[in-house]
Amino acid sequence: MKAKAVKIKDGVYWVGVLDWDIRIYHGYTLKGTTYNAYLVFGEDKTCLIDNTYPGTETQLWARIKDALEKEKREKIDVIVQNHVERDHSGALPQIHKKFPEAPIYCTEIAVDGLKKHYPQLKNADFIEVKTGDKLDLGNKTLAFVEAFLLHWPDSMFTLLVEDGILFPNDAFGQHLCYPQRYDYEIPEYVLMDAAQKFYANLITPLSKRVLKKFKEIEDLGLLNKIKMIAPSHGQIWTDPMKIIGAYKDWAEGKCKNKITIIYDTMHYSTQKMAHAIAEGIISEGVDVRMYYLHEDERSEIVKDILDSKAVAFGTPTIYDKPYPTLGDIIYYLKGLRFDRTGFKKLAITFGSMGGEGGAPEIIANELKECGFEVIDEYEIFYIPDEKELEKCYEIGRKLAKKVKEM
Ligand SMILES: Cc1cc2nc3c(=O)[nH]c(=O)nc-3n(C[C@H](O)[C@H](O)[C@H](O)COP(=O)(O)O)c2cc1C
Repeated sequence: MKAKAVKIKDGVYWVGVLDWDIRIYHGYTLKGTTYNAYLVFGEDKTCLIDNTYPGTETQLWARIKDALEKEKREKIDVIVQNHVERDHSGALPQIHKKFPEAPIYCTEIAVDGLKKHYPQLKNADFIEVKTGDKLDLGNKTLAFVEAFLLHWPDSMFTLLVEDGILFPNDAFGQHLCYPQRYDYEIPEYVLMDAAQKFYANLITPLSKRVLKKFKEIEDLGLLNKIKMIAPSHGQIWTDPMKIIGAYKDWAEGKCKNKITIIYDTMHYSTQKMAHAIAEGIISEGVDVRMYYLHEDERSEIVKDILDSKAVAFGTPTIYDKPYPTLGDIIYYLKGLRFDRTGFKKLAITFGSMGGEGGAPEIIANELKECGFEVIDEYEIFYIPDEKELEKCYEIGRKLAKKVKEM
């Protein structure tokens, strides 16, 4: 196949893959993504930074060939692997097979991870790097910064010093698949919404580390050298401070006057309660997002929880327990640790029952374990009457008022 490389600076090309068709990735829903790989041409050496998902090698190779032809080069001399995960390393065996002399630069932890993923690379020349290590390509220098647990133990960032391009792999990424490569070429709302979803699902539990990493990069004197951020998914940031600022806000737990309601229902009573609570919130001028778990899924929901000051969870009781879909989102929240963003979110729970009930209380306890401050639980018998719906409205108003005071 034929595919064009995109020159992003003199001697630097995007050679990634457009995956138009992917709809789910480790439980994260998406409508396509890109696997971004980059070729850097120094005077002496050509370096490939990251690669792409298994099975996408044809497209990757077509772009690499195009870039090599444009720069009148024959081969890749060096490979940098910022992260082990398959969407960035899947093409490594094939690339390495073409250029077996090329050493693979990565962190110490990545060496083991890559060998475990790809036993055929057991004899490859791996070069372990640490923060502060540099690689001279001839008039272009790569500086490495370990990024332990951002987002895997093996992760690292690579900075192309002369051009101020940061290749942070998954950090600052977005699951978007556009033919355009830059931030300013697509609608800002789409870009930031995708970046927020990416942060919520992949970075939230690492929020404290994000802030520490920014400080470390600042202390190394590198932060103001970054002129462009070229992540491994989605658009390239030509305005680095925009996404760095957004990451700082999310990591510090800056939230909007916004409440996310999440519920499920069997006979629509809990749904009626959710709608009445929403009306109460709206009456106070606070924003609402509504998710019905029968239709909506966790990776989209947590995007809105990230910048909400409060959540409201609704569930009927079934066999003495909450409706099972609640378990999915609650377990996910337990892992995501929104409490690590440095902001205690408020919560309420509500629901309908026909016997002993108890589901809202169970969810309230789970939310407390996740670090939420639960301020109300409201349970009703079967179908909510007018008085009970009024109470839901008032509960919504009360929560909204608290949110405005935060
Ligand atoms: C299969 C099933 C199991 C139920 N189990 C319980 C139960 O263990 N305890 C209880 O209080 N109500 C139970 N109920 C009653 C529901 O909680 C009640 O119908 C409630 O109004 C449903 O709310 P919804 O309309 O939001 O689905 C059960 C209902 C169904 C259909």
